Amino acid sequence: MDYLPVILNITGKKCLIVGGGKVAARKIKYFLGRVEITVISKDFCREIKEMEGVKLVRKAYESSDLDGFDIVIAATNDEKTNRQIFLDARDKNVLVNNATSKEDCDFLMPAFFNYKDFVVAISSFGNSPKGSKNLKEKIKKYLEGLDV
Ligand SMILES: C[C@@]1(CC(=O)O)c2cc3[nH]c(cc4nc(cc5[nH]c(cc(n2)[C@H]1CCC(=O)O)[C@@](C)(CC(=O)O)[C@@H]5CCC(=O)O)C(CC(=O)O)=C4CCC(=O)O)c(CCC(=O)O)c3CC(=O)O
Ligand SMILES: NC(=O)C1=CN([C@@H]2O[C@H](COP(=O)(O)OP(=O)(O)OC[C@H]3O[C@@H](n4cnc5c(N)ncnc54)[C@H](O)[C@@H]3O)[C@@H](O)[C@H]2O)C=CC1
Repeated sequence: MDYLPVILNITGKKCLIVGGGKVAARKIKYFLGRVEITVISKDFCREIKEMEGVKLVRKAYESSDLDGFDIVIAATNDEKTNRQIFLDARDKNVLVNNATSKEDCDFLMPAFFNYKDFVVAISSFGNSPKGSKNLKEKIKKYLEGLDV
């Protein structure tokens, strides 16, 4: 894998999330209120059911579900389904992130937070997501302690 850190312009993009559990919920929140979001899943956790402005479609994933989308996040707990979503996305030129395989991603989600007019984003290039989260917390604390 070879990655370059960039900032993605999501304005006007149509975003599909497949999966309805807690990982899907976290990823949905990154897009919420900013772009059009559809979530396809066999079921949805309460947090997702309570979200406003998200279109929920209760079904098992199939390839044609990707038609018309620009970005897809594969966040089911079934690695085979997530792999299929990755392959379909490559086929249809849809940008893809697979939450269960760092190899199957056009882009990775960093651990990030906003600080003043900046965003601070940490990535391990997929090697240690938990490490990214921990480092984010440390940097956040450090910045909170700065008197600027
Ligand atoms: C490649 C990537 C793709 C992507 O998802 O974008 C990916 C992949 C995988 N994550 C896995 C596990 C966990 N991920 C987290 C947490 C986060 N994961 C995030 C990003 C990324 N995760 C991308 C690379 C980021 C980088 O470069 O560092 C964060 C930073 C951002 C976000 O997603 O929100 C978010 C912190 C949010 C915050 O800021 O708080 C936790 C901890 C937790 O949930 O608390 C665990 C449990 C780990 C444990 O317990 O040890 C597994 C194994 C799954 C399995 O075993 O089935 C895979 C699959 C694989 O490694 O191939
Ligand atoms: N990348 C990341 O940040 C992280 C990834 N993970 C991994 O992400 C996966 C998902 O985690 P959770 O949300 O906790 O799982 P979960 O079990 O809570 O939810 C999985 C969801 O996928 C849906 N689903 C399963 N097969 C489907 C199909 N064929 N079509 C449509 N929907 C389908 C289920 O109905 C359910 O809503 C796990 O495999 C976990 O290991 C876990 C932690 C962090």
